[in-house]
Amino acid sequence: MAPVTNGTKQSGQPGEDVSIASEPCDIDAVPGLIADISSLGEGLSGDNRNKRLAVLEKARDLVRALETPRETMLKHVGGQTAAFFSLALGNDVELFKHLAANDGSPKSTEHLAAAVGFELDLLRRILRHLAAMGYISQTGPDEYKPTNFTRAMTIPVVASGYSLYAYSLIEPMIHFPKWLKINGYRAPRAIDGNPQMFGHRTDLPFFDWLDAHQPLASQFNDHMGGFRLGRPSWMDEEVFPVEANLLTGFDTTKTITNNNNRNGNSKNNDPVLLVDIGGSYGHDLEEFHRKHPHAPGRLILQDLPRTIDQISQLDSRIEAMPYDFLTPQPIHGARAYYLHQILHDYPDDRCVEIIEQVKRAMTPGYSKLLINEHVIPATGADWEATYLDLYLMVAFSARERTVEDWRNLLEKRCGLVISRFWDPGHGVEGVIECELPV
Ligand SMILES: C[S@@+](CC[C@H](N)C(=O)[O-])C[C@H]1O[C@@H](n2cnc3c(N)ncnc32)[C@H](O)[C@@H]1O
Repeated sequence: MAPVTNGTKQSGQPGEDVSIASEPCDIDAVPGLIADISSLGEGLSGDNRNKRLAVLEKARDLVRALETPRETMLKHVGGQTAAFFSLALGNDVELFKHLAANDGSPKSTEHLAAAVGFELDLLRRILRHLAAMGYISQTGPDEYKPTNFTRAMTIPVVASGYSLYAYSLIEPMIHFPKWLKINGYRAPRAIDGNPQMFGHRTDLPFFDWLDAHQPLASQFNDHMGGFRLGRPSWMDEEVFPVEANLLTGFDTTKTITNNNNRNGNSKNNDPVLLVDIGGSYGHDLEEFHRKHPHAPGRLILQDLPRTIDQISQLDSRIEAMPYDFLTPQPIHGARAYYLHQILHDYPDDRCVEIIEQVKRAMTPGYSKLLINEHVIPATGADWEATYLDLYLMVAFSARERTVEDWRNLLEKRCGLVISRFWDPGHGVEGVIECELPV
């Protein structure tokens, strides 16, 4: 039977009705969504994050309702993947810096091809697709200027995500179906032989593999900076009340035991307010000091020596200390120990080992453990948490956790008391405030 293109029924295989694939997914919802967007968007400004996100969610619903399954499929498998790799490639050769030069004035393809050392035909086809997807603006035949998005691609914390995913995470994800088939379609739970190791044909855990493939390790740290950009952070009043829950009760006379640190304050026993364990380049502590400049006490940044050694600039209030969180915690009796995006990189057994080291350093009734991570709700999970959950599964055999997962790990397995879940919603990481039982 010949396919009918204009009628109610179209055929793929003989006898198969594929008309659903070429009709909008939910045309009846469109007028209501347009009305919602128009009313929600009234008085919208860029700095009202929650309102902007509410409009964006409706706008995404609108696109999904208008698109046909065929269009959605082609966008996923072709349009977005080709754009994603074009953006990663462009970042490799600083294409977006050249495009944004001279205040983003229009540039010819020929000029850009010479600047990045590409064959003209190659770059022409890449730019054409990026323009077709709306990521750069075409100003004439073979002439382009950046959008605000591509201007932002000149900032390492934005651009590095493309290189990181393209060159370190996509390959394990591509081989994940094969891993699952071999392993009986069960989620990975062990670190050894996990999908990342399978995909990269390596025995190295993800962070070691990154380290052996520079600049990917640096790009990872940059991406950590980009991930948090523009989101409320744990020390904002709307997430965790720092004054009431951390500064109040800080004992400015309490001496602590200490080890050497990079700033040379060895044997400094002055009271410590906050220890950021696995704190990367120190962006959380720098933000904390910026937002709470009068907070008393020492701020200590801990990470592996290879990360601490890469820090080129650090606020002088922050003390950098090389430390492996699987070994005894050298700072005892701090007001708070802080773990941001650490536990979600590990299966429960390894998390227990990490937490045990913190527990031994905590003072009962005084020290807090602040875990800054997603708490996935039972319904309405945000895609920023769910995509990460799947990549964590592939890279580390790890996960984003629900309230139940956290209670199981922290209370049942580690014997901590969860004082409170501080959950800002909208897919933003919350704070799980824990103490030792007294
Ligand atoms: C996902 S990043 C999180 C970084 C930072 N807390 C943030 O949220 O931006 C994980 C960090 O843990 C560090 N790390 C990994 N293994 C570690 C270990 N055994 N001891 C200390 N830090 C470690 C990595 O170097 C990296 O900076």
